[in-house]
Amino acid sequence: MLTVEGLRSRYGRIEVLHGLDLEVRSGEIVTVVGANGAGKTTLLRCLSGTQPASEGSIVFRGENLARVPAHRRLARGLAQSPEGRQIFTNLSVEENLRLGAFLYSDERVDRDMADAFAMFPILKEKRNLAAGGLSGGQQQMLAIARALMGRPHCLLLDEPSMGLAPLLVAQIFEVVQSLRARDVTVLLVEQNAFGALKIADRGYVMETGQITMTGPAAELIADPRIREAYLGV
Ligand SMILES: Nc1ncnc2c1ncn2[C@@H]1O[C@H](COP(=O)(O)OP(=O)(O)OP(=O)(O)O)[C@@H](O)[C@H]1O
Repeated sequence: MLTVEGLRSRYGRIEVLHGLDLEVRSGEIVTVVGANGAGKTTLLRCLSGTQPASEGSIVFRGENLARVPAHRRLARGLAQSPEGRQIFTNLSVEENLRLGAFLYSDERVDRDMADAFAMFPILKEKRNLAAGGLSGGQQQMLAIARALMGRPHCLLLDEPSMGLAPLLVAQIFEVVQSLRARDVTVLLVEQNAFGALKIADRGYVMETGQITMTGPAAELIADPRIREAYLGV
């Protein structure tokens, strides 16, 4: 579904992605784990088109999107739920969701909204309230639900567990896992390596702008190097 080859990106003169290769197959949950500053957010921004790639290809469903603007990538089915959620705090929950469906004006938008509310009942309860009044976990749910309103084939999730209490982290990971049943392929970037690897099919380890390890998630969890560096065990 998504094949990234030789991806490089820079901020000014400083290169932060040094030629990444990565693949996400249809139906998979793939995670990229790595420490703070490894370049995970930059990678997702390059994929969604909010940060330019200086070199490399991003082939999504047979088309190289590396030079395609962000809004067209979204229309192709590649959607990002950004780090820090970036919801519109003074708009209502429902308005945030409608914005996620801005590409569409058909009757399926209402069905998608009903679907989102079935998935996150708390959002239904608070649909008319300002999104800024939601708790951190609820805002994260809203960010994911809003991205789903864009009907993505592949969802790029940036640190959905960030800043959440353990119980909510578990809930968010459960939600991510439930996307399998909705035919949404997921690329999940996380500092919470254990939580992410537990729900993923495969994983990549990223260090200072490079992929240093990859394999089935279960193998990575069992690898002593990963356990020591990322799992704290
Ligand atoms: N807008 C920017 N301008 C300059 N340098 C940046 C910018 N954004 C990130 N960087 C630098 O690029 C490198 C990779 O940052 P990035 O945010 O992609 O890492 P990350 O793995 O996502 O970390 P985090 O978990 O903190 O988001 C870091 O050294 C960071 O300081």
